[in-house]
Amino acid sequence: MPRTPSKRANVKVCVFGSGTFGTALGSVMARNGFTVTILCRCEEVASSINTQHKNPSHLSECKLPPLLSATTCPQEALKGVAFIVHSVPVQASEDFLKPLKDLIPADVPFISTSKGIHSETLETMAELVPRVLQRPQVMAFLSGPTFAKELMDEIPSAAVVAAEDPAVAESCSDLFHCTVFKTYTTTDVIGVEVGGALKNVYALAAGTLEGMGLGFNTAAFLVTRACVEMNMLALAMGAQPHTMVGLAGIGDLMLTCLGGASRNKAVGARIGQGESLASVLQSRQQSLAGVAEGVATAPAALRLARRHKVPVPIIDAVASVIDGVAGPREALLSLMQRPKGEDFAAHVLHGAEKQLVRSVSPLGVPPKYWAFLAVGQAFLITALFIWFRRS
Ligand SMILES: NC(=O)C1=CN([C@@H]2O[C@H](COP(=O)(O)OP(=O)(O)OC[C@H]3O[C@@H](n4cnc5c(N)ncnc54)[C@H](O)[C@@H]3O)[C@@H](O)[C@H]2O)C=CC1
Ligand SMILES: O=C(CO)COP(=O)(O)O
Repeated sequence: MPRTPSKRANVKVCVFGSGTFGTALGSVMARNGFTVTILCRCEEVASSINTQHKNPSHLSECKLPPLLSATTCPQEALKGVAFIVHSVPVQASEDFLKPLKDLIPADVPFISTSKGIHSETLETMAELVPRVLQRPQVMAFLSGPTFAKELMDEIPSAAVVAAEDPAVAESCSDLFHCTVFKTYTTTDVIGVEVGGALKNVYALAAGTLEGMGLGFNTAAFLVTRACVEMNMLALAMGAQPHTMVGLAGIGDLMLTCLGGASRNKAVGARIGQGESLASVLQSRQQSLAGVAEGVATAPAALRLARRHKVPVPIIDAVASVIDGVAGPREALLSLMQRPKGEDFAAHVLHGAEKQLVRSVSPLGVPPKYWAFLAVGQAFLITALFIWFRRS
């Protein structure tokens, strides 16, 4: 049930992470009328948000809404909280959450917005959070094509909120949904998480190709094949067949590989120009340029794909560049030298469509034929009934 604006102000949301995405999502929710507190690590950032309505470290040019405040005190941030929005990089989430373990209520929806796979445990956030908290946690996952700065600037955007319980997805979606940000819901937690994590790996590849000076043909080639590869791995991991053709799959893949503001693509571009990964990461850390989740996710995704026996040549190529096993040119050559084959993209999508139909009809009959099916069944039952009465 949608809340009225005055009731919304009584709903307190705590945002974990005062980085780019935490600041943007906090602003979206505060503009929507919710009372939002960002839990910061740095006193100076919290003080600036509270007094100047600006985050000096991230999106510093943007004025923040009045209902958005900040604190460095976890007890204060989590007191009376109705929702938690987590915008801390996946690799840093365990260290971030451990000290908060006893302050996070198990029944308060924890909305993860982090996109990646843990480099050692190969966990997504749906697995990492309950492990770190040492108990089950009500969770939801926000993902889709949403550059933080564009959300901040109220550029019309859309995303998906996934939760196992549709009612949780709906109530979490309500925090963000407004005339400039459309949120859709789904129960496909795995699909939404895997899509968000893998697109970062492909964005690294897209940036690398751009940095090498290659053209739009190559970019379109990459995105199309990435789409097939991502779909196969997601399906093997248990995703629903239609998720990868939605906002959290193709949508985010297109934005991050083709759009100009991706951090992952920016890292890839510098590698493509010949800079070493270590030097790129060091300079980005110094300038607070933000995390590129694809760097840690690529080798983890490769291990997951091997576990599920899914061939992932693009992820393999990216991981080999990250691990220093190959240079960008060698990695590209290895992809181009793969044996030519059938364009199986169509088969994958066709397979997905069949599964989708099966998932809504146990007889495998598309919905448009359900009326014929019903009439046929009625006819059969009547005929059986007459035959039974006569014999
Ligand atoms: N920026 C964007 O446009 C989008 C980001 N995301 C996802 O949101 C998550 C957070 O991303 P951003 O806010 O952009 O990152 P960021 O680098 O701008 O901010 C990270 C935040 O995490 C906090 N943090 C806590 N412990 C940390 C540690 N050990 N190392 C690094 N940071 C630590 C930082 O203080 C900071 O507040 C990532 O998983 C990213 O993929 C998702 C969609 C869009
Ligand atoms: O996830 C994002 C947009 O949906 C942001 O991508 P980057 O982390 O590559 O900037």
